[in-house]
Amino acid sequence: MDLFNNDDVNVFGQGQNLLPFDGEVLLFPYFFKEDVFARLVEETPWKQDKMKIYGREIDFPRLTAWYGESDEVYVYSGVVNVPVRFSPLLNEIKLAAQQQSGHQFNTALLNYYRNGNDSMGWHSDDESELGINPVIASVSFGAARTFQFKHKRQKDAKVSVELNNGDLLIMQGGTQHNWLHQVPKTAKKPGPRINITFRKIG
Ligand SMILES: O=C(O)CCC(=O)C(=O)O
Ligand SMILES: [Fe+2]
Repeated sequence: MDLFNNDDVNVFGQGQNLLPFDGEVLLFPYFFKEDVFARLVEETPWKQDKMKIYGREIDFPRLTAWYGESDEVYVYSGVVNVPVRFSPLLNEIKLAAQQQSGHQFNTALLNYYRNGNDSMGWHSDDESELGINPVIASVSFGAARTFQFKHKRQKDAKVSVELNNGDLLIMQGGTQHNWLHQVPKTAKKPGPRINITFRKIG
């Protein structure tokens, strides 16, 4: 099956590094040709995670789902995630991301941004389970959203990129160590968007 048309990954070359220094972020625009947004919305067991702030329970501004190959739990933003098994569709997306990045992944975090009020604040994916200088493959489907980086120490170093339906973004090298990233809220009234980050734990 040629769902993602990646028989010839070389047409995408090595990708261009979006970061000026201290990390590597490679963008492969429209890497996934097939629009699987609706299928992903449908098949995913979305969860509304909550955080406690000053004793009050607040909904995360997005829905999430956590996939893994084993029953290992993963603590993310203070939330304990028990993974569900990869679906055939997710597995196919994972294989294409592995082929392009040259790295193996065993977990995936899905984020569902329902509208412009949904977002993810500044953070880096630097949990110790991911190891030093992890390779993380991010795949986006649905509406375009802005994805931003800012350097942890050099405050004027910022990078902003639009992530579109089907884009593959690979973060590697010192990216998580040296940079924060976020998906800011927007008043532009975008449609819904799903992002998948494939990671290797352990
Ligand atoms: O939605 C995105 O593009 C990024 C998601 C992200 O940073 C994460 O899941 O850690
Ligand atoms: Fe992240």
